[in-house]
Amino acid sequence: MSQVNEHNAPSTPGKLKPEKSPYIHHRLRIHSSLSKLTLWSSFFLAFILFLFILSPPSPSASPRRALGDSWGGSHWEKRVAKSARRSSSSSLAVLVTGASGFVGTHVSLALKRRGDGVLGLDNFNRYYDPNLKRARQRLLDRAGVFIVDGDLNDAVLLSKLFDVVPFTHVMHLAAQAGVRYAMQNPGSYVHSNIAGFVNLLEACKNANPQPAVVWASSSSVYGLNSKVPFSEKDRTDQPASLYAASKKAGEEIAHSYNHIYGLAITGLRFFTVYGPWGRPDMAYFFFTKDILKGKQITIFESPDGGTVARDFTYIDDIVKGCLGALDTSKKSTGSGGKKKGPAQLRVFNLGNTSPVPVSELVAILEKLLKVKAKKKMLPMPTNGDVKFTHANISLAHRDLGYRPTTDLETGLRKFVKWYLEFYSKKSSW
Ligand SMILES: O=C(O)[C@H]1O[C@H](OP(=O)(O)OP(=O)(O)OC[C@H]2O[C@@H](n3ccc(=O)[nH]c3=O)[C@H](O)[C@@H]2O)[C@H](O)[C@@H](O)[C@H]1O
Repeated sequence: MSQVNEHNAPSTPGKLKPEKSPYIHHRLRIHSSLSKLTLWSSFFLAFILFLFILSPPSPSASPRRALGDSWGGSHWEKRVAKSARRSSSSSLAVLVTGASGFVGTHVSLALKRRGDGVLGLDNFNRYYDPNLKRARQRLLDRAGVFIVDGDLNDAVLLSKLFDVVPFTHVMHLAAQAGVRYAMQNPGSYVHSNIAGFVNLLEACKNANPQPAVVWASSSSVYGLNSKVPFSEKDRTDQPASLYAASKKAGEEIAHSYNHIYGLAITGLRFFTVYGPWGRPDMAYFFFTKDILKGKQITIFESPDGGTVARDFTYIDDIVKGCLGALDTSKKSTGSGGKKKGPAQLRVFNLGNTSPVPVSELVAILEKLLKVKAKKKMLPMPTNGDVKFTHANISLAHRDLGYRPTTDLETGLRKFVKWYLEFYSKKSSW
């Protein structure tokens, strides 16, 4: 009986073909399978490439990273370390998340100006014009602040940053902002304001030394609270939007990281911040744009016909509040993920204490722009907006030395001046 070894074993019993060399036969089969595999792989790769080219950009994707931008390497580490280098041992070394954002840019510049080391982190997402973010990045670059292009949810990147720099503080300003947009893209609020925040706090609690954390909460946490002015002691369990709910969740998450790991954390409830280099999704910004274009603007009225008002707060006042919070932060008490004792946990209102009706905001813009607005009054939609905000700032005044000094007209004048320069043809940005 002929012996059947593993090379000439038939795939179907009884169909042995001993006349061909089994070795050659096997090689031919492998060769043909490989050719087929290569052909199908090429088709598959071409198909993926085709889909990639056709797919619309994700609102949260960075345009540069999509082209293969990466971090790491000795040159990159040197840039990171240089940017975060402080001028003296008493200065701070601060990681500013959301550094190419509106508040992030101003806070980074102010810290750098006084000699603190500053490293920025930003994912340059497309929620609003990325060109404005890149222009802010150039401004910071000239001041010696490097912004790492990366996402809060990238745990490996965050851990690397803490390896390269022993940050004393984290100023966490990266967030999915906007009250009304939350109905269009709820997932982005969960991604940035909840998952991203947890990921950042994980990196902070693992760091050795642990930094003190100051982060941006929001006036929107007061939600349907009707007691005015809003005090930190008032209820914040009735958010009117997912944005507000995500910021309130952040405050609770902060509590748990403080409690478990000894992280010193300060939340700042910002009240409708405005000013030069501002956010194009905010009303004062797009009203300016539309008034200049002769386009109609919509002014919301409360459903009962009353005015809708905001405690508009000028960016320079907010920056002073942020620096005050950083400077009065105590050290975190834990290290390497272990709590050693109770740590500081604070929440402050940063507002202007002077609510202004939206119709008055428009009147000031008309005066400054010297253009009459085409106005349409509409009842305020029930998609997250609240009727009124008004901050009680006595706690921030007492503990941070916070005292806002800019009234709406003065602040808007500075904004309009910047806007006209920035968007003029002569602008070098
Ligand atoms: O304090 C905050 O924590 C939040 O402030 C900001 O939210 P808001 O106070 O809602 O600012 P913003 O949209 O500029 O609307 C201003 C006013 O214009 C009214 N408004 C708006 C749009 C419109 O078309 N018409 C109109 O009347 C509107 O009804 C409102 O009365 C930030 O965007 C948010 O990210 C968060 O930081």
